Amino acid sequence: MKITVLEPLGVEKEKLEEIARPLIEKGHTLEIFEEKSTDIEELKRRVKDTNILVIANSPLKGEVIKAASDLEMISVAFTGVDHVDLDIAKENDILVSNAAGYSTPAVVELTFGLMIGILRNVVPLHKVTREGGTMEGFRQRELHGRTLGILGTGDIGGDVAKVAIAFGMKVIAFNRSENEELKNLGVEYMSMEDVFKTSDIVTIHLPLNDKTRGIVDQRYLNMLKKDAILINAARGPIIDNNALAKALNEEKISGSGIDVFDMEPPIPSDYPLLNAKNTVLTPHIAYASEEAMVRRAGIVFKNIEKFLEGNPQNVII
Ligand SMILES: NC(=O)C1=CN([C@@H]2O[C@H](COP(=O)(O)OP(=O)(O)OC[C@H]3O[C@@H](n4cnc5c(N)ncnc54)[C@H](OP(=O)(O)O)[C@@H]3O)[C@@H](O)[C@H]2O)C=CC1
Ligand SMILES: O=C(O)C(=O)CO
Repeated sequence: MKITVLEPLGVEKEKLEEIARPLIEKGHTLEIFEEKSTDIEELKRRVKDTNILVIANSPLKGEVIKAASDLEMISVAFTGVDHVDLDIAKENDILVSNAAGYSTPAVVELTFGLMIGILRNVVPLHKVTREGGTMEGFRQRELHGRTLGILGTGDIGGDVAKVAIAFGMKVIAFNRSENEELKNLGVEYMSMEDVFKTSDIVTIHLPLNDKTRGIVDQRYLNMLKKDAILINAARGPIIDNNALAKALNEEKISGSGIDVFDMEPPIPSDYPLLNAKNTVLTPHIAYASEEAMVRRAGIVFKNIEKFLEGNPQNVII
């Protein structure tokens, strides 16, 4: 089998080859492209004679999938697969897997980093401190005792719940199914409406799909308390970001921490959240710890090994 890594995976080529060694030792060939390309013709050339494709976050269009006439599997080095044309993959009987769980600690930690950044005014106070100022006029609030509302209690949302409990927070959640382990720890499931009405902080950990696109709209934002903050380290299009910017600028809510955007990268200079009040922004870095990059390469090649053994794991379709 020919395995093609279509774009960099955040670990050096030698390290990647070491991780893929069990496959190479079985006689499979590995081609690694170290430069990302967005040129469709170039991508078609790269995938032409491959059997297994490894991609990270670059959109994988149907026409590129169709150009790989011998393709049997796409091993996505990402949790979300909303950038892959799954309909065309399905039509062509191609198995798609993801790297579920590779970045869970990294995303959980940044989620709390964003929360604390806003509650303690870390970003503005950094500037004030350098200019010789004081904390005068900057609020200092704790996580402890606050109610955290989690949308999506899967791998990431579930661990966010556990850390929140350790911080002394009350945790409520909305998810289409209920997790018994979390319930036993004290997490209370309720409707999305009740989560928005009750929470001091809402954090989003849903995947982007047809049901979640735009789900956090003006109606839900209006339900938030004036003192509430909203965190999104899932996917930008889950929120109506124009409505969110308006709510922040009109001080209808008290802050926001955003790692993901409707279009990225780069984020256009007129993007509504770029200059919104009391907002901390990061350029989609939640996943990108050095440790997560190594974990994800391990999962991606393990997925391929399992597929070749006839026992696929982390299957999306
Ligand atoms: N910013 C970043 O760097 C990163 C962002 N992400 C984003 O975070 C998302 C979540 O990741 P992860 O926790 O690992 O994924 P999981 O698949 O483990 O969790 C997703 C959760 O969302 C629930 N869910 C899915 N659709 C709906 C719906 N329509 N209504 C209610 N609940 C729903 C699922 O419920 P059920 O259990 O019933 O299926 C599941 O509990 C990813 O899809 C990705 O987009 C992930 C990694 C890094
Ligand atoms: O793995 C994912 O889905 C991510 O968002 C990483 O950026």
